Amino acid sequence: MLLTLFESHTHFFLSMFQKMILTKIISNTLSLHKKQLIEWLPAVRYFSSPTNPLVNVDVNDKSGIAVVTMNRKPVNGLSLELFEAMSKALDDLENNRIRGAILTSSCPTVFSAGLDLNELYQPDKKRFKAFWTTFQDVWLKLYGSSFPTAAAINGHAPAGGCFLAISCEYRVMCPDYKIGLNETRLGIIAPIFLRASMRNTVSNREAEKALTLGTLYSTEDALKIGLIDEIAIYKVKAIERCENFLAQFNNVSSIARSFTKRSLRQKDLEELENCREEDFNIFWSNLIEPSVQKQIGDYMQSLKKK
Ligand SMILES: CCCCCCCC/C=C\C/C=C/C(=O)SCCNC(=O)CCNC(=O)[C@H](O)C(C)(C)COP(=O)(O)OP(=O)(O)OC[C@H]1O[C@@H](n2cnc3c(N)ncnc32)[C@H](O)[C@@H]1OP(=O)(O)O
Repeated sequence: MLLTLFESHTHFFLSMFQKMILTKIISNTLSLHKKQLIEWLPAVRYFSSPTNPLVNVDVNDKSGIAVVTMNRKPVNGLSLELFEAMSKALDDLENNRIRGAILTSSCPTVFSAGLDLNELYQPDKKRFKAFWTTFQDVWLKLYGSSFPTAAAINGHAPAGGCFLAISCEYRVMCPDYKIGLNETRLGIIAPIFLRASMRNTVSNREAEKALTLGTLYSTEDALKIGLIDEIAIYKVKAIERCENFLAQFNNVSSIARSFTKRSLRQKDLEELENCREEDFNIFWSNLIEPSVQKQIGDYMQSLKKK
């Protein structure tokens, strides 16, 4: 904008050549200052987020790394309210230029049980629209974040739980749990943004197998196919390993890192950004099919009986 203003005001007084030289000088100065400013900002803008009971954000003043803890007992079912809290937390982290974020859970044996089935069963269209739109927002913000992200998976992570983990850049999981995208086993089709995250994590062939079979992997098998990066015995250790991963970026220009990440993920992000309404319509029309509703209802009953 400054450059446009400068150009319009000097139009009558300067020759084309003079204008080109001055424009170049201002542009170089601005971009240099912007770079220096952005490189310096992380040291001064860490914050203490007002605590939301569903998502706790704890920023370490020294490292600038935020631990984001989902806290919706008993299993971190992803409801509209939990997505709203996550979306807000991600905005706060983005605006305050933290150094990195680690996603984890306060539930002792569950990272997240995925979408709250109560949101999918006998849904009200208005609420489901808000739910789905916020789900999309969370993915766009997490997958496209300018800061590096890691997941400390301290429990089971089926379906939407796995989706949150694979939207991060690094995953450390505790032993003896299950992780995977089991949507097809529930008769539901994984949305495009979930497929994108999976393809970005494991090979195309593994993604196809995992998604079509709806496999839930043990921690050890997840490591073998690259769905997770490391195993850590306890949650505290998992967080520590995530911190080590994020600390590696201390020696990398934050601008170069975030632009590179963004450019690698841009196509996936645009794919959803360009068809958000269509994505909702497809899911809504499938969701209200009586056969799909029956399947979801039966599945909820089977979980309760257990
Ligand atoms: C073509 C149609 C398109 C329709 C649109 C669909 C959208 C698809 C797009 C997105 C992808 C994401 C989809 C999903 O995430 S669907 C959710 C899938 N989740 C699961 O399959 C996991 C189900 N849960 C479990 O397997 C287990 O609960 C566990 C392994 C996570 C934990 O086991 P455990 O510790 O033994 O706990 P319990 O099983 O006893 O559960 C405690 C309590 O919580 C309830 N519960 C569990 N999971 C959910 C859930 N996802 N939503 C709501 N409630 C859940 C469970 O019923 C128990 O309740 P209680 O008996 O009343 O205490």
